Amino acid sequence: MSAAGRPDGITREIEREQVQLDDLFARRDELIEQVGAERRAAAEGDGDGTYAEARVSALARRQHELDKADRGLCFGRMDRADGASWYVGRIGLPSRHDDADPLLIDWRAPAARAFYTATAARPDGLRRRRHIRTDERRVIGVDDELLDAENADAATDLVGEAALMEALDARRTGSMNDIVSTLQAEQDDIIRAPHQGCLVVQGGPGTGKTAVALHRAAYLLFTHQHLVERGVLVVGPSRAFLDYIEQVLPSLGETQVVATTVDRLLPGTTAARHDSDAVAEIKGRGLWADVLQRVIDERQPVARPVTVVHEGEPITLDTEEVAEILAQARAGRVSHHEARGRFRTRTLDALAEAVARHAQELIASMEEGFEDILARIDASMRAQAQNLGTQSSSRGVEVDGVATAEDVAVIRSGLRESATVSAALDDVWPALDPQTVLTDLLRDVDELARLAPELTADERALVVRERGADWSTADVALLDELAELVGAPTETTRVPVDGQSLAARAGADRTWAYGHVIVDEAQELTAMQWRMLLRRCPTRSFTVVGDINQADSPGSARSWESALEPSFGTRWRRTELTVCYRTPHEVMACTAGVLEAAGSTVLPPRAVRSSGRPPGHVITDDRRIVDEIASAATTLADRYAGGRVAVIAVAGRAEQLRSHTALVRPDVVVITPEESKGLEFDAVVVVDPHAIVEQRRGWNGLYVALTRCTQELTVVALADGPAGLDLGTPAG
Ligand SMILES: Nc1ncnc2c1ncn2[C@@H]1O[C@H](COP(=O)(O)OP(=O)(O)OP(=O)(O)O)[C@@H](O)[C@H]1O
Repeated sequence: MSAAGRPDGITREIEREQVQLDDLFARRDELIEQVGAERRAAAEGDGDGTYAEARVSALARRQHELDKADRGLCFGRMDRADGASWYVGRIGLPSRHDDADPLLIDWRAPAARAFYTATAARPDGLRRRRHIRTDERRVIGVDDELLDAENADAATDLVGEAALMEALDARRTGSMNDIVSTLQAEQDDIIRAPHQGCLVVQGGPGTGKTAVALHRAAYLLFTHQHLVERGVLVVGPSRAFLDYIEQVLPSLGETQVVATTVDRLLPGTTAARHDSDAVAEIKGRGLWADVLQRVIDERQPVARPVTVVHEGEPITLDTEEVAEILAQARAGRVSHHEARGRFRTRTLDALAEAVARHAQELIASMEEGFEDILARIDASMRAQAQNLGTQSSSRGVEVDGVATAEDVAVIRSGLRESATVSAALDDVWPALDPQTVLTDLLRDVDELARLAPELTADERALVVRERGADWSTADVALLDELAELVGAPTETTRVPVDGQSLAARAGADRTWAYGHVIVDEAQELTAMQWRMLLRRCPTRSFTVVGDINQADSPGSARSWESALEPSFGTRWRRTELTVCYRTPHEVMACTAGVLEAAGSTVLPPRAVRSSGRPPGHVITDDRRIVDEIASAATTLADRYAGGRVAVIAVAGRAEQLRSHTALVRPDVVVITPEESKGLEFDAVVVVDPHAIVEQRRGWNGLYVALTRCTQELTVVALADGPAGLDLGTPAG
């Protein structure tokens, strides 16, 4: 035995791995120096613009990745049947010698795959898998699994069970960690699945959907270089959720990911309120696509004469000419504003030609005997050009009175600059602002009855919105639909700003096309929100993760088929995560009846571990409930010192609890079931389950609340039940 109480064999192995780890860190430090120097040289060099820029940004990415790899640089070793040993880590480190094997294999590389998938029954060319536990630059432990026939019967289907259990039992800090060292085989399969098309990952609570989705983002960016430039969009359910996951991708060295919520996707629009459930449900329906198309169709211009006064002379394009220009402008699939831009261009051409024609008609009159008229025309055309703020061409308008192409161009540019001409064109085809259009549509029931006959009178009355009111989360998807229909109001040229991050560039551009989109808690999205997301990725490369059993938003679907059919038809594939890593078996066991009451159509996940503590159950009365909750939360906070406890209650009760002095402490949070979505805590107190199930999709909400703990659950109720929640005998 060593001084640390370990068998000598283990101590020797730790010492050996320490030597290896020291060398890996030395190599990483060398590479940091080397890449830094290359980056400086590339930035100062005068190479070709685009290539040089791409090289500088690739080097910056590599440098960032190297910098971030200081925690858990190397976490595993694969001893292969052919006698070779390969180390696996969060980044790859090449050997110092050109033709030698890498010193460290990146976890995303194909060669690392066996580390996550090999089992004793199917060893994939491995003899042994070793998990190496480290603290900063120090090796603190090794866990070995022998992958041979002798061990095949005894083995579980878990990969690196000891390291996994240690990770799962660790205290929660309020931030999610990456799980790169203990990924399980079914998770690894999803992470490495092809990126084309839409992949749906259904999984019960705690099966690692969020973790897998984030690791998939890192994997796809590593494997498919073309995604790096366009980036990956990650959409989560709330700001709190984004805060919770914000460390994961940076810890994996990833920068090309934009994480946001669905209501922040439209640049320049902030959702400052939530609609009532009923209103949010109505506004989320797919029928708005037709309604809004109708609204825009109704604002299409009608052919009528266009007259502009030019040097005192009215110049007119008649209805027929305007109709022809309109038809040309609208040809093909173009947005409202793109067609409008074409209309303006062509009308200006036609007006300039009409002015020139008019001049030639004057010449014809001159030839009939009015000698002085030529001079008048010339003077008039010069004055026109000057009045319109343009210079006549160097040749000027010839005294022979025939307008050249150059003269027509000068006149055209004058017309283009003229405010009155612009107003005349606007009159025929005005620019549309999505916010004004939506405000006009939602202003009263009559307007809605005319344009949204799909809604009932009661529904129309509900969605009427006061002019000037804040936009809601549901409104953002309607505004985005309108923004797509009308297009950009003016032609914009995108000027890349040096050094601007992908998030800044993509976040400011509604039409930014991401390389891949990951949607978490996707079961909550409405039909209109799905449409908004599809526009962010024209190639329709999506990873959609969620649990249909946890859906409780207004307008959310009850099956993946109904959620995805309008957007993807049948062009999506589904996979499942079946093991719950978060919630202990004792807690999961009491959710079966809750799922049944929620009308679940999918199997609950299998809990991977047991905490040995059955859920606590307290029945009390209205007078004592707050103190009972405070007492339960305090007990749990003390028991899981260094971790975090959540009290989950419906909104009114949560409000009351937040001011209770015993609950105002940094390791306790009071939240609603909706707010708890996607989050986890060491221990949870679920308050008044009857009140929770009375809410919209309340059984689903209760299921979410019950499955947030990694260690222990206590339920504080006002009565036994509700039937379906099986907690055993209450304590008080
Ligand atoms: N392979 C793994 N190794 C270590 N920890 C894991 C692993 N898989 C999942 N976990 C942990 O399990 C917990 C639950 O994971 P995650 O939040 O991704 O689950 P989820 O399916 O998104 O849950 P929910 O649907 O409830 O939001 C997290 O703490 C995560 O780190």
